[in-house]
Amino acid sequence: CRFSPCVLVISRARQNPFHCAKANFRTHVGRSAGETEPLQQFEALLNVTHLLNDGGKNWFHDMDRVSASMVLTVALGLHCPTGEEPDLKEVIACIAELVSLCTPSASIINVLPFLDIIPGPMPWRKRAQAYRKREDILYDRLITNAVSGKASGMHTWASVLASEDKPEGDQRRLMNQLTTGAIETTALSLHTFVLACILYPHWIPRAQKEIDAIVGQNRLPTFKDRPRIPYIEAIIRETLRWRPAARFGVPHQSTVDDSVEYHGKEYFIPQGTIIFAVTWAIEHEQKRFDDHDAFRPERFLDNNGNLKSDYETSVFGFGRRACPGIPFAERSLWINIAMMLWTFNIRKSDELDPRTGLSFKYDDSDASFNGEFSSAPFKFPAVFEPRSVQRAEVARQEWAECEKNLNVLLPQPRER
Ligand code: HEM
Repeated sequence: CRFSPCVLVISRARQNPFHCAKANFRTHVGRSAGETEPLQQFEALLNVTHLLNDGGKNWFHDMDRVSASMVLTVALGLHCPTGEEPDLKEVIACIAELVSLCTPSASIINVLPFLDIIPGPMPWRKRAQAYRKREDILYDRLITNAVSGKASGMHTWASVLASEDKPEGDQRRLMNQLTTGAIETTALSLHTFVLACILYPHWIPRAQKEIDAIVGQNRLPTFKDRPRIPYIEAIIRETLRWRPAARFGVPHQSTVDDSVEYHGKEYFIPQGTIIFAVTWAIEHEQKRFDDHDAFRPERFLDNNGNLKSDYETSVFGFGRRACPGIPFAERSLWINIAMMLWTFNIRKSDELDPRTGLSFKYDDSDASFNGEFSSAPFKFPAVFEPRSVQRAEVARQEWAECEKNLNVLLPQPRER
């Protein structure tokens, strides 16, 4: 993306300079996803502790923190225990600017990309260039810290890529694209999950019963429980389907002339066509999803409570550009959802809406989601009430134990 987000779309069809580095990253994330489980578990437990400490008053921020810290720790050795860390704030600010830049209505250039032939300091060009500069400065510093061990001395994705003898620019852009793609999508999926708990609570008792049957009351869920609780997989699928993170999908461009057949008619797609596979339409097709607008995890389970195997999701994109972070993303959602449902009853808050002075009105219509590019619920209040005093105590004790071993998970910065 040299000048505007739309150029990003067009340049994708050309020889992709990052393709090689990305292919390696895909292999690496796929192979090493299991290795990140202890860190993801640790972050999810810290999230539960934060929620216990204030009953969920800052829950929206807590989901942002846990999503960002999981990714930044594994990618760059940057653990963010409070969510107030200056580097984290800059990462989040850059993501917000990128999302805003990519929004179709952000600039005329996003709708009429050919206008980019106009030379000179056009407003869209200046904004995109300023964004690129800010981002490069940030990621240069974070990657240098990760590779030199000035951040946590753990084995990070950044250090793996740096050892692969790829041009530095590729590595920097890849880490940047990766963290940007990972943080926003994970956080908004957790926000969406909480909205579903509040608006469609009928499935929660069954989910909690299935978790309790495997986990019991004396410990929190761990990844070892994952194969035995298919209901949580169904919740993840439904969260991503119900309100997909990228509701229009991410545009692709055809590299050759092609034709497709649809409903008995043949359609010609010339080379260079920008194609949106609209995730929302695919995941809300009435023929496939009965009562498609309701949140019903059980739609993904068969009569024996096992996960159906005939579902192909579109929420992570398609083809060779499909999301390479699926194994990591699913683990992040799994452990956070499992731990929250084990510990809390999540319910509506009686807080007044500061905009109206009336009780907060919960809503899952388009008006409650922001963004045309990503689809994130606007902030709303929620109460996280421990299911019992004993469960709260178990969570606190587990965190106290976990904190003692912090140095194993996050080794101190190496001496230089
Ligand atoms: C719920 C979580 C996530 C969702 C819904 C999601 C969704 C997507 C989608 C729709 C795309 C575009 C695919 C396409 O162009 O067809 C994408 C791309 C990408 N995602 Fe994810 N993602 C998630 C989490 C992650 C995580 C955790 C990582 C990294 C660990 C990640 C890294 C990336 C990268 C690097 C790309 C660009 C791939 C390319 O252009 O070749 N994502 N993701």
